[in-house]
Amino acid sequence: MPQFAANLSMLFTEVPFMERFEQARLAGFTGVEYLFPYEWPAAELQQALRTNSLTQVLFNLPPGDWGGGERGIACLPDRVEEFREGVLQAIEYARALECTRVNCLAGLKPADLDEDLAWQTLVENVRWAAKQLEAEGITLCLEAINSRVDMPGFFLDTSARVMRLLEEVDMDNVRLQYDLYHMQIMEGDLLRTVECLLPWIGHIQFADNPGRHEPGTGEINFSNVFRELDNLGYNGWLSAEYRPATTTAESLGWFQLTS
Ligand SMILES: O=C(O)[C@@H](O)C(=O)CO
Ligand SMILES: [Mg+2]
Repeated sequence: MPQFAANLSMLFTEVPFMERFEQARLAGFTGVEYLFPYEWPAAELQQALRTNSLTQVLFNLPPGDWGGGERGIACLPDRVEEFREGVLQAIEYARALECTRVNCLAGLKPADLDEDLAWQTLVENVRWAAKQLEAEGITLCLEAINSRVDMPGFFLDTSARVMRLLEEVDMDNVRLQYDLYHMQIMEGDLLRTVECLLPWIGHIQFADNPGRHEPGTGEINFSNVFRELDNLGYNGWLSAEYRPATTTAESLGWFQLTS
């Protein structure tokens, strides 16, 4: 059975961020991820991981002005220098947190930015980042995010687009981050897609749809999905990246589907 991680940006938000590590451990998680580590000293995060025997599974590269609505800068030609600085900052944190996987958010493509220029920028940025990360033994994930509900304009919005990118970049430490919630919205056909793309999948996240709440609140058959991932031999992390419909404690019934 794959290992389960808690996304601390969405789960356990009933308590302050630094207290969520302990809550994750008490709930039975062995790994954690969250959007960004950069506002906390690495040593503090490291301590929280150690105290709770948790693995830092993933975090994102710096995304640009998140509060101002940016969702990554990797496809933006006028932000290459900032992108590279962000990669170096992420490496510092990944080293301290012993994290072997980071996610690169491609960004929202401005309507007036030429598609080919955005694509070329993304390819070159990903290749540059992957080379820096390779030396550290870190995998660079690229997540396809739905552009229908949550992020209109997100540049990588299907698994096919991420796969095209992986082919062009052609580096062993670049992988697809497959988020079952986003892909249910954009593509459906979840299990067949995972089966086809399994060798290129570096990380999986989940939430039910619609609503992005816990398994059992929507249309995805999670007992089949978890069982099939196991049958397919997926031995990576499965991260719970959902907004609890009520409280986090009440949302965790899906754990029973995994035993
Ligand atoms: O699915 C998501 O939204 C996340 O994985 C993320 O990192 C960016 O929002
Ligand atoms: Mg996700």
